[in-house]
Amino acid sequence: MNRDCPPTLQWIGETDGHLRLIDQTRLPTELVEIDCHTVEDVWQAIKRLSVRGAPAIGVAAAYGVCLATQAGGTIAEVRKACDYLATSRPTAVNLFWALDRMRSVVEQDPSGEALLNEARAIHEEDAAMCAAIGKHGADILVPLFEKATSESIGILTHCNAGALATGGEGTALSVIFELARRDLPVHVWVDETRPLLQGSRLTAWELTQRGIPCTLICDNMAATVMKEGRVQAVVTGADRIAANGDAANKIGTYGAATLARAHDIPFYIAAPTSTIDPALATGEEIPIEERDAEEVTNGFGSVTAPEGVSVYNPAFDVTPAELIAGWITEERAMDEFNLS
Ligand SMILES: CSC[C@H]1O[C@H](OP(=O)(O)O)[C@H](O)[C@@H]1O
Repeated sequence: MNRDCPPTLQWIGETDGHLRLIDQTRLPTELVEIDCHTVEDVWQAIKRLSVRGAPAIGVAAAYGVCLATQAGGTIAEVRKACDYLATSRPTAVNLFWALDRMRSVVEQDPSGEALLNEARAIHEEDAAMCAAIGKHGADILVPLFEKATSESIGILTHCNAGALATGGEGTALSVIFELARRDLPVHVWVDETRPLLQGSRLTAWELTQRGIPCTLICDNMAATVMKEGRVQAVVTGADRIAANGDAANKIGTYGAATLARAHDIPFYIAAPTSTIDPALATGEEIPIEERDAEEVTNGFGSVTAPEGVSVYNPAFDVTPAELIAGWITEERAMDEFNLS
């Protein structure tokens, strides 16, 4: 984000410190930071999406474990904090990956200092992964600019996979930011991403903060935008990638991938290796979070449906590997998914 924007999340102080994070439910109208002083505060912040995005959820949970060591927390209480934070949201594997790292530290050195060092390492590593993803992703998209027939290359994205979703500058948006740094004429088509509008509220905010050309569209406009030739690639984040490359991401991503295939547009997933879950053979096994009906009927205060209407609100969907042209991680970009 621009210079005067605070980091998505930051630990304030040392072992007696606390977690400070941007409350993403207040964006884009208000930039408000909240302080989490207890494990419960972090759990609530993850649950209500004050902090959200697979990597950011993992980093926040890691710092949340550090809060459990305060006030004389015993090893048992720290283990309990890990188990409790694991119940906040089910789909993003980064949450469980980060908590497993914290659990390993507890068994070796349950001191508050050791846990805070591990949480900080998780945070710093994620920032480095974001930067590497941006470079690998930009590298594979550069040919689009070399053969461009229009003045800019259109890239559609869904939900928010930017700095707000990570401990660094994002995954899908890190690719966009790197293209912009290389002075390549990129234009981003931003799916608003109902029902929680991470695209219109967060992605459009991040892009305009940086002065990157973008156009906000309703999710149901993506087909026409593609048909009109305005999109040359689709890049999204992911919340969990199974061993065969199937990727879970925000609800609507599977639709975007299907539309991309129908218009012969390459669809890419950008995610750190901490989002890969080798224990799951296919995307069929990825747990899909279902959220409250009110997010659909009264999202952000606007009543959008009659009282009592039945609602289905899956927060994620799974894009099968056969629809994915490439997977961009901090290690490399690959057009055939493999775990090695
Ligand atoms: C960089 S991962 C971002 C990923 O997380 C989002 O879900 P949510 O906003 O519910 O946390 C969405 O799936 C993004 O692609």
